[in-house]
Amino acid sequence: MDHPDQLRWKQNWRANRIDFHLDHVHPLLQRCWAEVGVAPAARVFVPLCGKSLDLMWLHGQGHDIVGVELSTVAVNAFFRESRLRPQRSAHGALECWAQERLTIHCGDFFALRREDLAGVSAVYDRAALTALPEALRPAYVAHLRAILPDDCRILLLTVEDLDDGESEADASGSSAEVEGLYAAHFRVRLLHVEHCAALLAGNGTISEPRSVHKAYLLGGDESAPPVPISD
Ligand SMILES: C[S@@+](CC[C@H](N)C(=O)[O-])C[C@H]1O[C@@H](n2cnc3c(N)ncnc32)[C@H](O)[C@@H]1O
Repeated sequence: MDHPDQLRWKQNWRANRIDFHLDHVHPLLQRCWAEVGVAPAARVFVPLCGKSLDLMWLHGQGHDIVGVELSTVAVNAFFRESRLRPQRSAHGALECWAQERLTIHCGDFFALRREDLAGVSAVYDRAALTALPEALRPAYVAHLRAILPDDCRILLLTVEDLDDGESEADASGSSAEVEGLYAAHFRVRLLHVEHCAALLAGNGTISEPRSVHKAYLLGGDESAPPVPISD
């Protein structure tokens, strides 16, 4: 039986309540992807992918894409709007929709297995971790670690709200939540901080004025030089 949170996501898709969806590629993906440092032909996993245009952008960089998304409405819309005609097949507890180098497993992220992500070198997470209730996030990170190949890197984009009385400068470091969730499994490096409220303007999706956009690189080469932080 579906978790109440999963039912809510499915209902949101059916009712087209998808304010998180952007009608453009995420600017921090375009800005930071090169710093992840994976080969153009690398396989990239996009958890909780919705019908994000970021999938096609990554595909256009030459990557082989594998996503997972709970809602059939979202997966169907992604392929239809991308003018692709995927093959559908049963895949354990999931349904696999695939065309050439693009595969989306339709179903619950927690049903994905390690063999489904064989060959993946990088993960792109925008609003996946944060889409889950706080209580489920440690389980999300533990499952991600369990199913990813060992040397995988993650580009994690977050939007972090400023607390009352907290200045933008105070919120310029790595968040305690990100450190707490990932540091036991991955090296955590903050790549970029953006204090621009209008970063995601477009299609009605505008970030809160009292929030900060951050890009983290998780995992990767210990000896790599630190990347300068800028706004
Ligand atoms: C905030 S949206 C982000 C979508 C996409 N990453 C983007 O940037 O547009 C979160 C997505 O996760 C999906 N989702 C929620 N729980 C899930 C789960 N347990 N397994 C797979 N997908 C899930 C929802 O249906 C929704 O499309």
